Amino acid sequence: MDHDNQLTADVIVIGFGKGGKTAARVLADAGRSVVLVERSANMYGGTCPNVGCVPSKMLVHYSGERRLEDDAQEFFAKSIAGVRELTTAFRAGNFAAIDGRPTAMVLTGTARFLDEHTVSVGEGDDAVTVTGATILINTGSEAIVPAVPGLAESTRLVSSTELIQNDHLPRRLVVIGGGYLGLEFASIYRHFGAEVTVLESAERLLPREDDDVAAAVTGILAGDGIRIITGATVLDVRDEEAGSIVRYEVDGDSGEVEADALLPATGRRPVIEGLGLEAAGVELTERGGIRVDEHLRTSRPHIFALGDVNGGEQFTYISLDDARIVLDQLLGSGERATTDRVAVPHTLFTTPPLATVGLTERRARTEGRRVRVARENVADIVAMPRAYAMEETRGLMKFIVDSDTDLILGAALLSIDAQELVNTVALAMRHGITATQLRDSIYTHPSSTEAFNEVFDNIVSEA
Ligand SMILES: Cc1cc2nc3c(=O)[nH]c(=O)nc-3n(C[C@H](O)[C@H](O)[C@H](O)COP(=O)(O)OP(=O)(O)OC[C@H]3O[C@@H](n4cnc5c(N)ncnc54)[C@H](O)[C@@H]3O)c2cc1C
Ligand SMILES: NC(=O)c1ccc[n+]([C@@H]2O[C@H](COP(=O)([O-])OP(=O)(O)OC[C@H]3O[C@@H](n4cnc5c(N)ncnc54)[C@H](O)[C@@H]3O)[C@@H](O)[C@H]2O)c1
Repeated sequence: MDHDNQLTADVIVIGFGKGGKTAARVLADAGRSVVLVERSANMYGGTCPNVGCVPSKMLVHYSGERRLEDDAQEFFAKSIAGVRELTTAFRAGNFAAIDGRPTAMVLTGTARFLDEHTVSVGEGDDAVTVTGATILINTGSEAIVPAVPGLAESTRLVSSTELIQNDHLPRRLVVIGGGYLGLEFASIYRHFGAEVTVLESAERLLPREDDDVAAAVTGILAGDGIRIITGATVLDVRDEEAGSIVRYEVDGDSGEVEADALLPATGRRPVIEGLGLEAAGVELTERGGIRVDEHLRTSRPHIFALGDVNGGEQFTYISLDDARIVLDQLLGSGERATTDRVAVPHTLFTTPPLATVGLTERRARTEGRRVRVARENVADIVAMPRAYAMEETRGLMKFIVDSDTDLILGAALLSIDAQELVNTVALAMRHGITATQLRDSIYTHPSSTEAFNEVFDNIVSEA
């Protein structure tokens, strides 16, 4: 690395996301010189530890601890302080994990391509130019604010980041969109004591899940006091002194709901603006992500795109797996590919969480498979006293099994500990462990996994 404002490196990483930082660390340990560029000192480590998974899941935890006698505002402010403390520590740890390595450095500033090997960081006299043989783009995604008249101008519009950094609990939260982010935030803020309304445009929540699973989640959220309005078209937002009035329509009937905070949760789009991708000749897909092949190489083979920015599934562990693929290209045999991915699990962190993997029953039947469906309500699973011991007996477990091969095709686990259970199911699916083998395994007691000893025998349909 040369001059203060002109650097060269083997690898430039743009964005401090999961994939980029993982790759940066391993490449530095392999002796490569690495410059990692991050635009904000508040984002060392990326979205997940600063404003995404970690703070939101810590709030799931805190909100579940609240007792009725706790003062809602005070309890919330203490929880936000706890989140701040953890994210500050994680941020420092993330910075040190890169900048503390002899051949790596973190450069703070916004990166922009000047050409296919050169990136400029920052503006004016302080701008630094970095030239690299290999470049990894890992700039993440940002929330979409839907084009609803009055929404973008509303003073009560909040991003998920602003919401979790503000230590004032909104009295009335309106969430537009009932997907991952919307339902998690609805559940968290309801448990903290806010009045929460979810306006979802689809005819029901979680349209991709089976009807019974979606109905169970909806029942739990509604039972917790969240107002869920599906099939809703949000018409406009009008700020008034006492609150923002959100007007919506369902089947031609209009309604209004008042908000102190308004959270759009209608999806996130790749962050590519201002990156100067044209200067590098990096192409986009029709949907606005960076176009990559199965090895995550862009239209410029020495430039890779990892994580949310490549338009794939937006989960931290996908960004991490992207890093494995890129590292395999740069240091390994080059065989690993996105097409290898099998049985990727997902967890929606409501209380209790919904974890899913593989096919739904509907999808399996649409594909013409002969399936055996096993399902049981958590409250009825005798083999799982942990649910009673932890006082969380809501939910159900459902498995879709291939009738011919006994292989597990999919699962939906709406249960305490589901975020852990699903990983065992996914592992079984990846390695051809049958439903019978999973049923007949020895599990610790009392644990949630013990439910597998029982649920597979609770067959509700077979054909
Ligand atoms: C509230 C919330 C909760 C979530 N919960 C979960 C969860 O529980 N589990 C899960 O798996 N996923 C969760 N996600 C999704 C997950 O956070 C993302 O999929 C993941 O963080 C994406 O990581 P990434 O590697 O793509 O980049 P990111 O972690 O988003 O990092 C990108 C970085 O690039 C920086 N950057 C952008 N442009 C530039 C530029 N031009 N120059 C320099 N730096 C730049 C940004 O500041 C940012 O730090 C959640 C997301 C949100 C918003
Ligand atoms: N636990 C997790 O892993 C986790 C948590 C939060 C976010 N995330 C990631 O972040 C991504 C973004 O989350 P998200 O919830 O914003 O997106 P999402 O795609 O998960 O859900 C968006 C929801 O908004 C609805 N919608 C779209 N436009 C609408 C409109 N105009 N009015 C009302 N409803 C509308 C959609 O039907 C959908 O249900 C997720 O897809 C996920 O990949 C993951």
